[in-house]
Amino acid sequence: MSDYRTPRPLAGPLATPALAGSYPQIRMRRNRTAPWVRDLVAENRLGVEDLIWPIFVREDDEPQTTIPSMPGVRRHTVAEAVEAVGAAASLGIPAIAIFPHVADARKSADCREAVDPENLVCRAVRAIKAAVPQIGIVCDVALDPFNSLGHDGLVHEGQVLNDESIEVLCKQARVQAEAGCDVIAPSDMMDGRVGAIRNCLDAADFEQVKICSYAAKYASAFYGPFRDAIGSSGALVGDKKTYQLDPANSDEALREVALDLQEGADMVMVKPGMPYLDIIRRVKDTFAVPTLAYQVSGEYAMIRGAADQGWLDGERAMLESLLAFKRAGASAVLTYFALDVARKLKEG
Ligand SMILES: NCc1[nH]cc(CCC(=O)O)c1CC(=O)O
Ligand SMILES: [Mg+2]
Repeated sequence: MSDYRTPRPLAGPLATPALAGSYPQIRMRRNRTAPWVRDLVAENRLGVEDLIWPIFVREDDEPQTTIPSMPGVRRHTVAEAVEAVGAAASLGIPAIAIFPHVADARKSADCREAVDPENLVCRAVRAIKAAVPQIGIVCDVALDPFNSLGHDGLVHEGQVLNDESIEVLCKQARVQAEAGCDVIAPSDMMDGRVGAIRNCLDAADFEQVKICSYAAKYASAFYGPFRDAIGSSGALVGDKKTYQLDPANSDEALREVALDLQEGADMVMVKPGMPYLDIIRRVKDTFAVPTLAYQVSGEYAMIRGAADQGWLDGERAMLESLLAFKRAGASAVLTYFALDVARKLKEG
């Protein structure tokens, strides 16, 4: 005999004891009354082990160290990078990602600098590996820093070539692995490159070198400051919409991830981060594989820029934005805030 005042128990995940129907018996605010209980019921946490720190490297004779669109971020010489990465390791940051600022004179249409074992990336990897062997090193595989046309692949008559680019990307991955890179991260979005790189690495006895594919990488306006940082914004002819994903699409991202996993990716990445939290969640729920997120340069610039103006509490916005990635299902996050976050978490 149920009467209208006795609430019916809810089914499924919302089920509650029959007696405790609703207010005033149930008060959601009880579990929020003090820090200890909020900590106790917290569903997600951000830790230093979630962080990957992207760094920019430059040649010793390159005078430009600051990046106007990324206040607080600088380009390091190899020696400075070794020191900075040492500091990151002592804070407990598990991995870094290296991006080179290449002099215009070294850029070409065939991107030969990308496959030179003496290029800036390879020299930085060797120096960091020797000095800070405990930290993981991630290297981007894409041709844009080395391409006089600014694209991630080879360009012929205005088209970004797929299969011809893959050949160069495989060589690039191989010289990076030889230098000591732990994780090869193809960010170029050519079709089929993950499988080709896996075969190439295995053939060269690098079967333990991991592949983190930028599987769901969108054609985004949020990469602007990064292109300033590596000096490719001036070079880029046109846009990257013929290879990077359309921000309108979500099912298509799942298909990209499925293919890269089939081709042997060990981890997948979603990029940018905050505007694409729904994609992170779908990828994690669908595939249950290590899913990384990239809080890209434009996201950093928005938070940091607003904080510098006094419009946002920068520290809180930084921590909240990163916790949101964890809540969305990310296993780890690439963030330019990594050092600041690690220091903040250490303070407690
Ligand atoms: N393949 C290049 C690459 N690797 C990482 C980023 C962006 C990172 C950021 O914005 O922080 C880009 C830019 C692009 O695709 O144009
Ligand atoms: Mg793909």
